Amino acid sequence: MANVFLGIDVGTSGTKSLAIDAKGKILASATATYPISYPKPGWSEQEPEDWWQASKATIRQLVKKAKLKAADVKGIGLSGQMHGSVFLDRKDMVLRPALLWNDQRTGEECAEIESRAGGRAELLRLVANPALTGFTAPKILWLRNHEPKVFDKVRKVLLPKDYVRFRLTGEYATEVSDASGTLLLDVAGRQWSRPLLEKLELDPDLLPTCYESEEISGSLTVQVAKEVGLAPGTPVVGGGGDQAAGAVGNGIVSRGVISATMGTSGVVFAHSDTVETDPEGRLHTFCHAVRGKWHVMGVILSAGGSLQWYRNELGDYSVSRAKRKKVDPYQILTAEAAEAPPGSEGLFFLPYLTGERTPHADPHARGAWIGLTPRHGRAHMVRSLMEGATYAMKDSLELIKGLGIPVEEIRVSGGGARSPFWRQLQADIYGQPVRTINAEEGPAYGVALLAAVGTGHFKSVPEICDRVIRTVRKSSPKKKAAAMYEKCYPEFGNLYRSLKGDFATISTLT
Ligand SMILES: Nc1ncnc2c1ncn2[C@@H]1O[C@H](COP(=O)(O)OP(=O)(O)O)[C@@H](O)[C@H]1O
Ligand SMILES: O=C(CO)[C@@H](O)[C@H](O)COP(=O)(O)O
Repeated sequence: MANVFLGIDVGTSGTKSLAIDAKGKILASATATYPISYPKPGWSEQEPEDWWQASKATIRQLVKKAKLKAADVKGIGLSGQMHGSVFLDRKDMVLRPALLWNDQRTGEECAEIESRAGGRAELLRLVANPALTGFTAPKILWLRNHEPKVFDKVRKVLLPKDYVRFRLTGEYATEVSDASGTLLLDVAGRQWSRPLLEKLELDPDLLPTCYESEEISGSLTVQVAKEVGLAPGTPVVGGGGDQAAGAVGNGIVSRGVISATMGTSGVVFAHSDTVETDPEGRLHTFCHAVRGKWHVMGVILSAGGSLQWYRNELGDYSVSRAKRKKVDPYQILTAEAAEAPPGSEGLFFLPYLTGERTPHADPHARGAWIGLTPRHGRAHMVRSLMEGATYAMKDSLELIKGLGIPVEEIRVSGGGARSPFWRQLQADIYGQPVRTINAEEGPAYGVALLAAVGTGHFKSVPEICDRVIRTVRKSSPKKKAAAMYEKCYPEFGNLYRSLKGDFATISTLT
């Protein structure tokens, strides 16, 4: 009988699931997409039911594509977009659409949390992180402040992947890496922070049981097993928030190996053996999905998302060219970008289309091109946009180095790493070689590996990563381009500082 492990990643644009064998080989993968709604400026919501339907659909597809026998599947791991809030009533019904990680409505609640906690320093001491609009605790307070009748009915608050777990297993459970992003976890102690819950007057029973990422958190119910074609009782391990899970999938499980993921958001992620905090709270300090380990990360809200916006809103010409040539529009866009020189002849782009987390924690920040002249054309605009997104990633890399964490190897992943041009750009801007790895599936792959460990098929997460993950391609900085970027990078930071006040004013004008 074969040993197969499933990984399910409940992402923002869709759910990606895969099946691997005990050697880490991908047997099949499947995706199902769903919409996101923006009911008001700064709001961002999804329907938990969509995640559930997509998860079931992808499991069924895996069973079909890989011709899985129910008994072959030894474990399931769950990953997902972090920080989202699913509010359940006493009958386990979803009370309203979930508020997502990129929702910016909770500015006042962040201030309330800081004040109730006894100040920013005390909050950092309790939960290792400052209050940021995307995190879960401010969302719970927002519901209490703005929709009190709904809040009164809430009996459980679950994160996106943990809602899917609840539907799979009937258990209210989470794990330490995703729980870290709620702002309610004592990150150092790897348990819910009773003192903070008290200060916020939140009932601890609202929260699910918190496991280590590799621990078994429940098993498939008879009814669900029948619906998806798996065996009842199949274990479901804790899994991980998509960043920690993706880090496992990239083999970021020891000090010195860093990942830079250019997806819709951009994330720079470093493993740490101890709890390391940025005194100014610009980096997140969360539990890793590796037992007894932590991580720090910087999150750029619209990294690849900026290029996606360009493609959708300004890229008609390039999209039509792509159609004629029957290629991916991103290939045409990156080829256009390559026609402009490094530094885009003095044109800069600030990629803050949806505000920014690291390093500015500024929900009012906006996107901008600065430095336009008649010399600049389409190529400069798209190149400067990609440069801006990459400078923003470098901000996080510099903060990580500033904590004394060595950056010996950078592994790039996410949609942006599919492009050789963007990989080279990253190497030139970071001033260090970047590498890709053999497994491109990130979070879903990471949690399938966690399932293999949690069900006893491997001793530890580092052991399985060591067995199955290899670096495959390397891009090294080109001297001339890297020198140009070294000159441009400080100006990127100056531009935000000059415009910060104006962004705040602009946000009152819409
Ligand atoms: N071939 C490509 N070349 C350059 N950038 C790409 C390419 N494909 C995708 N991208 C970038 O990656 C982003 C999507 O990243 P991905 O990791 O696939 O999605 P998500 O983060 O939403 O799960 C796109 O918005 C785009 O910026
Ligand atoms: O907020 C964070 C991490 O802190 C984001 O990384 C979300 O978790 C993004 O989800 P996807 O865009 O990868 O679906």
